[in-house]
Amino acid sequence: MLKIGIKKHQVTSHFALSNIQIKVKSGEIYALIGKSGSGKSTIASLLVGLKYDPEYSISIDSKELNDGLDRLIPKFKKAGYVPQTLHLKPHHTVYNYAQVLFQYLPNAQQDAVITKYLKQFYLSKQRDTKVADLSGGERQKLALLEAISQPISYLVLDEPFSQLDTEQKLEFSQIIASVVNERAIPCILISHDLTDILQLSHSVGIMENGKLVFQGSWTKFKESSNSVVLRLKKAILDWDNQMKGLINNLR
Ligand SMILES: Nc1ncnc2c1ncn2[C@@H]1O[C@H](COP(=O)(O)OP(=O)(O)OP(=O)(O)O)[C@@H](O)[C@H]1O
Repeated sequence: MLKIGIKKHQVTSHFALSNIQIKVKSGEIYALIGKSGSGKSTIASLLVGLKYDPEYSISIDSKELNDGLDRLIPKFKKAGYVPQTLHLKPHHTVYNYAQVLFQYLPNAQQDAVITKYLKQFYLSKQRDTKVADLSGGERQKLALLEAISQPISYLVLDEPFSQLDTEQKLEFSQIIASVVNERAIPCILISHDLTDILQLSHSVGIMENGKLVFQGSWTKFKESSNSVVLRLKKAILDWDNQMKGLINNLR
């Protein structure tokens, strides 16, 4: 179980995160959504240890991570993180990149593990392609592979769908679901688009101005009369109606 507690985290004189309590069970995906600037990426940075504030607590299976010892390293070792902006070394081929990631494995196992992951991530055809030549979607997959290449205890994905087309989104959703399920780890999935995470996530949290204004299961979301939830539900139903109209025109 991943538990996050942020009492207050002041980012600028006019923006702070406050009263954020989140719990995510192993094998579950918690979608964190909200408008641009609502504080989602700031939460991600705290979660993976890239930002420090003594006023927050993050624990995995009841072990606190935000303590003195863990603060000596730039990022929590237990966290797998795919940031919004990717920083992948460009000159390796996909296979060589994966070899570096899995170099801690005995040589005899390495090739089988890399081949398995490239297949699972639909990257087999790009095995000999240089990272610099990959498409945005393929880079996202490689970044996810990097994030899970170490034995991590939780996963944080910041806007993983932002550069993907509809087909790629479906494929990437399936990859995320399989990884979270196989590893049985909690996952925080940040997105600004509700439609991207509706099917994939088990629960949802909505951020507004640094506060979590709603959280719960999709059933709770469906039944909620919270004004932000009502606004989002209306937006998604309007979108659905518009899409139906457009798709009917294609028939
Ligand atoms: N290092 C920083 N210096 C100054 N302001 C910052 C810094 N980091 C974040 N902020 C501000 O904090 C607020 C929250 O930013 P954050 O990136 O967490 O939002 P977000 O919800 O992830 O937005 P988006 O969906 O656009 O990525 C914004 O107003 C942002 O400008």
